[in-house]
Amino acid sequence: MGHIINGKQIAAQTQVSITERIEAFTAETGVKPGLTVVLVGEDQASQVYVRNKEKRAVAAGINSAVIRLEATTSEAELLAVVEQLNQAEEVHGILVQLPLPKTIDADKVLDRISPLKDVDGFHPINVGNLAIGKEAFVPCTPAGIIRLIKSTGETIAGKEAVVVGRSNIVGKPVAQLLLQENATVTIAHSRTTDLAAVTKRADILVVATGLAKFIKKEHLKPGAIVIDVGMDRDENNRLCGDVDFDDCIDVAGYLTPVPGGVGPMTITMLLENTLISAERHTN
Ligand SMILES: Nc1nc(=O)c2c([nH]1)NC[C@@H]1CN(c3ccc(C(=O)N[C@@H](CCC(=O)O)C(=O)O)cc3)C=[N+]21
Repeated sequence: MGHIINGKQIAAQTQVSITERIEAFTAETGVKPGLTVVLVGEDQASQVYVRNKEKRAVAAGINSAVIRLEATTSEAELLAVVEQLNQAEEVHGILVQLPLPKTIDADKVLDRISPLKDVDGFHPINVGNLAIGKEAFVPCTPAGIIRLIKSTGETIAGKEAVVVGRSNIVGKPVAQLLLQENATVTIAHSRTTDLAAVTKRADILVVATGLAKFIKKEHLKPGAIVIDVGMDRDENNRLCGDVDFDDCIDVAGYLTPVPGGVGPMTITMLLENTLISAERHTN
């Protein structure tokens, strides 16, 4: 039986130390870190997620605001909101919730967020700086994944890490971070020939495919650390991951559950990035 990585608990523990750091920062500077989330439209999953983020930000001592815009908001209107937030002194972190309505060019919006307030780490400047190992906002989900891997106490350096999925928000940046940690990194994807042969080499397997219960025990090297980034629905419309948990738990050494794994840690890293931004903006 593999160990379950309790993301919810690790996220809560990490939040305690971030809350203490925020308290000390605010006591010293008189400044409260500020995070503004922009939500366009009524996407149900996004609403739940934004509410969770807001609750946890407030609990950590962050000045949290949510700007809710109609689904019919034009690209120009959204860009104007972003511009205003770039200028607002009390706002240290800006997060425009994805996905955006199809009428809006998401890349154009992300490009317009000040890289100094881009707590998502999605701006090309931050993406580039991460790739060349310079100071950058690290995307929250990948940053959280590294923390969860480290929570096992196993070393990353020298290990075979396989990332399944090559998205700009998870696959590519988590591969960069694993490389920074001196893993030997392979990125597999939908066009990979014989996926199982590749994933079976992994001491550390990160799965971000968006396919419910896609990874089975046949994909695993026994004892592997398996991180499930999926947020899918199973045949009963219940939340599940990209990894078939019940099938894999006896073969994996460590496995993250869904829910209660990567998700809670993503929010913690957002709070930390907001604090880091506030520190950089205050001197
Ligand atoms: N600009 C932007 N940045 C994001 O980081 C971003 C985004 N847009 N759009 C949506 C996705 C999704 N995402 C989640 C983060 C945490 C949970 C989370 O905390 N999940 C909990 C609860 C799940 C539940 O019970 O509904 C869990 O996994 O245990 C979920 C989803 C961030 N995203």
